[in-house]
Parts: sequence; structure tokens; C-alpha cells
Amino acid sequence: MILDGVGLPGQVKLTQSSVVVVGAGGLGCPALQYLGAAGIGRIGIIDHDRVEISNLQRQILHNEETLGMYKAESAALAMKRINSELTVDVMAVALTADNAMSLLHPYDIILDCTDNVPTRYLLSDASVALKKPLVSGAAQKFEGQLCVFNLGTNGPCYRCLYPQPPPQESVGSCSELGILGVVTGIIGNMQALETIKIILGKEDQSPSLLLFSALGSPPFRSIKLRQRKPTCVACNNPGAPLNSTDYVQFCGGPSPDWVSEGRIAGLAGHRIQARELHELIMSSTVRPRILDVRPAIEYGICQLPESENVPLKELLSQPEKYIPSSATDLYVICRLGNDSQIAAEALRRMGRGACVKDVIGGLRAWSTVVDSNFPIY
Ligand SMILES: Nc1ncnc2c1ncn2[C@@H]1O[C@H](COP(=O)(O)OP(=O)(O)OP(=O)(O)O)[C@@H](O)[C@H]1O
Ligand SMILES: [Zn+2]
Repeated sequence: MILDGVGLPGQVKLTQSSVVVVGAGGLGCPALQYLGAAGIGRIGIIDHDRVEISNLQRQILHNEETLGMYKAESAALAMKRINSELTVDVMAVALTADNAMSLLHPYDIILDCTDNVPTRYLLSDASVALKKPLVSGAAQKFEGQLCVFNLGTNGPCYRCLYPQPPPQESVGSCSELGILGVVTGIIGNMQALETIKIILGKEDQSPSLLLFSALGSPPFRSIKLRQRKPTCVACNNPGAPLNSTDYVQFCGGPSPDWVSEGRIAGLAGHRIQARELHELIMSSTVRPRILDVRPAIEYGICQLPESENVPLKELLSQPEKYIPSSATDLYVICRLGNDSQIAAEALRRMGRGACVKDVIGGLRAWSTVVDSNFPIY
């Protein structure tokens, strides 16, 4: 607040802004850490993946104690340790063409901290359609890139810069090619910086691509970019590519893990965040029907008020017994959000698909974003 050019008004702007970070890995962790510490009012984290030991060399919000946890949850926990008053929305799902608009829509600025080309195009097309700036980072081996897309009314999008995806053989993941952890730290921090500059109104309006090479001399280079390309299919017809593109096919495959997990990819609209369920409970006069599919002994230890317990095994043996009448929605919950997906799928197969929703991240997410006193283990 004492920084000349920021001051109290600047801090207020940060507090009133909202940002969504897609990918809580090597780039997302440092970006989230600084965005949280800076006091951004609302931060969404989207990542369907879980923490693995090989991630810890660079994904610095996760640690040995959060191995196996959803990265989105693990990152949120670490951020709340910096500032317990932060508002963090945990979205432990893969971003897909079906859910992108609804998940990204509530936020002012979008950060691309992912690691695969289909998601980059998807995020770009969604940001163009939503008219929101996209702060995009990438890192591999000793190198990184940073670019802010869709700035102002004429800033280029990712497709303006790369109308066609790179040849499949030139693309590799960090786990295949390796990465110096600190390189993702540098780019992720710069993503946080560019985001904060946009919020404070201090961003550079002339677009550029920043290239970083840890072994280069000098390590940073910047290339000036043109404004929007008149031939760009996304900028000319916002929303159209999003509705018509099979992103994995467009990029020449192979499918990232989240696409082969058909459970996640095809079920947008059939899932609900813990926060949304809470809002629903608070706002509706009739209490929503909640089915808790954990074993009875776990349900006995702690449960949501007025939830019913039908252990998964029991439900799978007679799913027809528990299908809701078409008038009521049914919310299925478990500890971490896996068994509830299986249960919801079994119920949906019985017919009235739209009525059954599973709670993403389960009771763990509930305790992270809704009620920190909820005694989940
Ligand atoms: N479509 C998507 N929706 C949500 N998260 C995504 C999507 N695509 C990629 N991500 C996330 O972006 C992050 C990228 O980070 P990073 O490459 O450092 O991690 P990683 O995938 O765990 O790495 P590794 O290649 O070592 O396994 C991952 O956590 C990944 O789950
Ligand atoms: Zn474009």
C-alpha cells in the first residue's frame, strides 16, 4: 500500500478482483502463491490431477503430506496457510469444451498454467468468447515463454499467433523431457506479475512474447506481436471454434489423461462444486436430497446434516431403489469425490440423467471451501 503508484486504491482493486488459474502444477503453484499473497479477492483453481512425488521438485505448494490429494485442494490448503481469509474456489475437474465457459465465466482474468496443446487452444477460444485477458505461460527443459492474450479490444489471441498446432512429434511433457524446477518458478511468477499489472491498470498494451532461456545470454528476449489477425477464426467469430472443435483431434492426439477419463470428460452439467451445493442448501426452502455413499462407519463419524447414507456397494446392487423422482435433484457425495462419480453414473444409467449430480472433491472439498470445522480425515 505504500508503493507509489499502487497505494490503497491499488490494494482495493486487487481485493475486488477475481482470477482463475487453470493447472496447479509447475507454473500454477508459484502463480497462485503470489496471487494469494497479494490479496486477490477471489481465486479459482482448476486441476483434475492429484499430487505425485515427482511433482514436488517444482510444484511448490504441494508437499509430502499432500501426496495423493487433488492438486487444486492441496494448493488451496497451502494458500490458506499464507492467508486464512482468502476466498479460494477448488475445482478438481478437467477443463473441457463442455465446462469451460461456465467454469471460467465468474472470473476477471484467466491464467493458462497447463501443459498440453489441446487445453491451450480450448482456453484461448474460451477467453476470446468471454472477452477476458488470458495470461499464458509455458515451460520445458531450460526454457519458458510468457504472453498475455486478448488484451484490450484488439490484443491477439493464441490462435492469432499459432493458427495451427505444432507437429505432434515436437511436443513432449515435463515428465518425458524434464524441466529445471526453477524455470517454471520464473515463468509462473511472471504470470502472477502480469496478472497484477492488468488489475492495477499498468499492463503494456502493445502485445509481446517473452522468451526465457536459462542458459541463454542474455536469458530474456522479447518479440513484438501484431494485434489481432484479420484471418483468425476465433477473433472473427468468438465462440464458434469452441462449439465446433474437437481439440484433441485438432492437435493430432494422443489424448491427455483427462480425455480418456470419460467419466470426467463427458459429464459436464452433471457435477456440482461443494460451494454450489452449500449455496443451494442456504437458498432453497426445500432441503436438497443428499446421498452419502461412504461406508456406514465413516458416515457415523461425520456427515452433512440430513444427508442419507447408502454405502456404494449397496447402491450398486440396487440402483433403481434410489433413483429420484423426476421432480427432485439428487446430490451424491463421498469422501474425495471418486465413489460418488461411480454411484452417480449407476443412477444415471437407470434413466433420469439430469437429476443426479456428484459433488466434486467430496467432503474433503466441503471442508476446504465451505466449512473448515467439518471433521473430515
Ligand atoms: N484440461 C485441463 N484441465 C485442468 N487441468 C489441466 C488440464 N490440462 C492440464 N492440466 C493441469 O496442468 C498442470 C500442468 O502442470 P505440470 O506440467 O507442471 O504438471 P504435471 O502434469 O503433473 O507434470 P508431469 O508431466 O511431470 O506429470 C497439471 O497439474 C495438469 O493436471
Ligand atoms: Zn485470434
